[in-house]
Amino acid sequence: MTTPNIQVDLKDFHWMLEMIQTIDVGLIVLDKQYNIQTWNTFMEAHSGLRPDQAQGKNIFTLFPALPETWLRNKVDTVFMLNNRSFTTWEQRPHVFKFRNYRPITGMAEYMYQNMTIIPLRSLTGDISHVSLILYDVTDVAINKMQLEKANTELSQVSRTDGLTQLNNRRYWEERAEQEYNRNLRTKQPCSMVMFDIDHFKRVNDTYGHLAGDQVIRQTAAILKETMRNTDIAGRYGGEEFVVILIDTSQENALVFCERLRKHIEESVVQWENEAIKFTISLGVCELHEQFSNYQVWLEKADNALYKSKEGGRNRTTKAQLVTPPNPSTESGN
Ligand SMILES: Nc1nc2c(ncn2[C@@H]2O[C@H](COP(=O)(O)OP(=O)(O)OP(=O)(O)O)[C@@H](O)[C@H]2O)c(=O)[nH]1
Repeated sequence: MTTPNIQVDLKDFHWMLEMIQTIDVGLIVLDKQYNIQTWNTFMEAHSGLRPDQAQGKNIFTLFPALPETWLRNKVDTVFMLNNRSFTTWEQRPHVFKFRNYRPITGMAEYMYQNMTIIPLRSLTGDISHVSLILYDVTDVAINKMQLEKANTELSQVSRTDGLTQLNNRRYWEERAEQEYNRNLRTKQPCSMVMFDIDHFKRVNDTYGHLAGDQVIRQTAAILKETMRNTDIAGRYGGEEFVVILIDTSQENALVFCERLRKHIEESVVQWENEAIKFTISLGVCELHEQFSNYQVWLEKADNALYKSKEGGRNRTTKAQLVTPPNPSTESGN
């Protein structure tokens, strides 16, 4: 006959087992040889293996896809230091590659998991087993990843010009400032080109604003084809564009400008039954240490572009670094 106290203890134990079986986390107890001692209902439901099929088996034999070296490292440390260890889905998304069946986060193929490893003390006081507790954090993981994706897309949109998909003016200026600072330090040659579509108002007035938009789009497309991936292009204003040519001297930038100018001159925008031809004017300026900030650099390129407009358009002008002497003061009058 059992005493009332033992009955209470047995009842507690029975309840405990019941709870362990039904709790919505995975519970595994391993011995030092990595043989499974406990395997609860969660593990059964997701692995398809009943406790009698799992108990006594080596976990790595049963689950060859487990990250063995990584898990051994973690578990051995828990045995050695008698300390808990925690791993997150961000370090290792799927310790056990269980399929995800949650309806809301159905887009995840596999269950995302966090895991706690707890040392278990035997009756003699030594650490003879560990418990792995596996949490299904698929909802949290998917929400976080979706938020990160949305933030990335948002920041991409906030940097991009909608019509041309080039950098917008604000973001391009940020990049221009970075390049100014970087190149002053590295002393690598670097050139800025500013260009503008000639008589663009006429395009709008003659063919309409939508045709004008198409001309701007085509200009951006030709620019992207002509420049290198590392160059930094932006739409500076309506029909005005800027490019920073990385590692490029003014002489080489001139070659780039002429190539771009000719490509555009030769191109045609087909709009309804019209073939629209157009040209650009360009100004180019190599970064010089006498420029006190990137705006001065930009201003030099802009002044050169202005000279191209003044000189008859459809041409490239190099920036003047030193202001030429004023002819009226030169003449000696
Ligand atoms: N279609 C279209 N037109 C734009 C856009 N942004 C600015 N514009 C137009 O671009 C024209 C720019 O005209 P201007 O600054 O006079 O220059 P331009 O006619 O190109 O003459 P030059 O630059 O001196 O050769 C204006 O008519 C603006 O309305 C745009 O996004 N789409």
